[in-house]
Amino acid sequence: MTQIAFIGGGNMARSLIGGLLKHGAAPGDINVAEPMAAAREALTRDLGVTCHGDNKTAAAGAEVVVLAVKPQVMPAIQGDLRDVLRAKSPLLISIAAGVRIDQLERWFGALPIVRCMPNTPALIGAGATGLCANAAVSAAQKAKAQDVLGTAGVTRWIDDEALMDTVTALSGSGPAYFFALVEAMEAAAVAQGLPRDAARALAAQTCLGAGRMLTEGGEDAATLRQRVTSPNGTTQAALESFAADGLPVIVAHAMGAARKRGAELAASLDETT
Ligand SMILES: NC(=O)C1=CN([C@@H]2O[C@H](COP(=O)(O)OP(=O)(O)OC[C@H]3O[C@@H](n4cnc5c(N)ncnc54)[C@H](OP(=O)(O)O)[C@@H]3O)[C@@H](O)[C@H]2O)C=CC1
Ligand SMILES: O=C(O)[C@@H]1CCC=N1
Repeated sequence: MTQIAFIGGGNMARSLIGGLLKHGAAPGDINVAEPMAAAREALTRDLGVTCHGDNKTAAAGAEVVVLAVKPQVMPAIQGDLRDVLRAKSPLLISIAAGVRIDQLERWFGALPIVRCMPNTPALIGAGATGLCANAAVSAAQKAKAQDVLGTAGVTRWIDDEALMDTVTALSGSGPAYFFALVEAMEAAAVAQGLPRDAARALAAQTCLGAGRMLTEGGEDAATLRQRVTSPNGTTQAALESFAADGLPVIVAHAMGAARKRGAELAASLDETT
């Protein structure tokens, strides 16, 4: 089995490792570098993976190295990893928002690199990941990256790297948009007098049901929306209110802000490295 190293053992690493283990990866094939002793102990206890306090030891011998640290931490780990990466030339997979392939090449060397953007539903195998490869990635390595991220859910290859910030704005940050909408729906129902626990249960199940119809039914969002909307009924009243308040514009602005932030994160790293 492929030896995989994760640099950074936080939320996303945990989600991705969980997916790999569920799909048959052996815990002994996964090494994780994590600076916090308590986090290392928790990862070993919960997932059975081997944890290390230093990045170099974790990455040594790995065929796939997943960079799962915050974008701002990325330049700081280059010194730890450069030599060990050069020696073995593994497939490097970055999940950091914003960070571009040319920056990764500058920090870590001319390696096969896949920049990808997963999301937190990876934790339950319902993730969505966009992936983008540099020219050094072979077909076999592409398949390997697909295997690693595919255990977390749906994957799509993106040819134009410039669109990865849009992927981040769509599916990377997207779970938070749905959580915010559910929060707002719950709050409105409670304001109308519904008990909190009933509001929470009905809102969450509505989100799940709508999501399953979108992913399992083969019909697009517009068709499904129309089917809920009886002429001159309650849904029409709500959707007209959304339109009057500019929902599509609000969403387009929010996704524009997320995309812009991804580019800013990368540009700020250019200034400091
Ligand atoms: N959260 C999300 O929804 C998504 C996040 N991402 C991307 O995933 C990456 C990780 O995010 P997330 O898991 O949420 O963040 P976390 O903060 O949970 O994880 C990052 C981990 O890296 C560790 N770390 C810090 N410094 C170093 C270092 N020098 N060497 C090794 N490890 C280090 C941190 O340890 P400590 O806590 O001790 O500092 C932490 O455990 C980010 O780049 C983010 O852009 C991508 C898609 C979705
Ligand atoms: O908010 C962030 O920057 C990260 C990237 C996508 C989701 N979370």
